[in-house]
Amino acid sequence: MSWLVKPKTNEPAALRLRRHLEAEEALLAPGVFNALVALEAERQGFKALYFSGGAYAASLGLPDVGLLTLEDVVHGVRWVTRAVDLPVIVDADTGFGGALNVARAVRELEAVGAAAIQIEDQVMPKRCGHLAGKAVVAAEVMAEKIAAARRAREHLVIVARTDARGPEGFEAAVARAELYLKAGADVVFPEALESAAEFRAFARRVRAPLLANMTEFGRSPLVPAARLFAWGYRIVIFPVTALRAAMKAVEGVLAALRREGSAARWVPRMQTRAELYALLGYAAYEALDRSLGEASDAP
Ligand SMILES: C[C@](O)(C(=O)O)[C@H](CC(=O)O)C(=O)O
Ligand SMILES: [Mg+2]
Repeated sequence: MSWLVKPKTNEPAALRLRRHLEAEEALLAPGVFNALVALEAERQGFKALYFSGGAYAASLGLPDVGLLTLEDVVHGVRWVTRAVDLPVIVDADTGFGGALNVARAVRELEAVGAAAIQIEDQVMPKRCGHLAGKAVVAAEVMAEKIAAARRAREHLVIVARTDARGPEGFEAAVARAELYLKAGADVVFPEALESAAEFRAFARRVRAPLLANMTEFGRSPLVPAARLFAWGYRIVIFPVTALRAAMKAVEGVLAALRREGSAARWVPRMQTRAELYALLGYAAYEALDRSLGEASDAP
């Protein structure tokens, strides 16, 4: 059911996410990059979403190297938060500049209904956390950004991501996590840990709500979410999973179309018209239009 035809939940999304975290619920958050994917995730029963910077940039034809502006992200997030009532964790890369830019990002994202902002401690130009050649800013610089986010937010959950594991090692990532928690982070995201043992050790050392990133083709092994939850992680994201699967399907169908001049063979693998309309809540829009017409016909 979609945004024009249903009442929105009044409770801020950040408070709903906080409730899940306080109840120590296990949140499996698929990455979304547009409202349609978010609608499907909602239909499948997920309780939270991750607005992936990497997937969103890719959907706009860009690599994940910090080219998106705050306005770009706000625009994409607004479509998602209109479409679904689920709490959305928003990837804000390095926060679009310094501490003041982070403060502005917090205000803008909270205004469009985001539940959480994720900021990371890389230097610009940032890159995907699973690539070589990353560098991190001084821990104090990141702590200042977190403090700025904390002051600017009303309810928004602050997720501090550290990319230090690659460039500085596991111990540095733990130390940064502690500093970021002191600066006011609500959740810590240790990026690109390199083994299941490291995920487990990190959760033993850092006693705070933690987020694990199960992105495919990266440096981290794909540990089943149930194990991560058992070790103490509260949120497990699958940031680019839907995009990767969708693009492989697009590649296949367009290759077949080019080759065969027909997509008929692919029809059984397509979302049907009825399925798409059901996801969009098409019937509810028609009913709304009809009832508006009837109201204006009344004498
Ligand atoms: C989580 C992430 O920041 C994202 O933008 O989705 C990426 C995911 C990826 O590139 O696989 C990251 O891990 O840096
Ligand atoms: Mg990202």
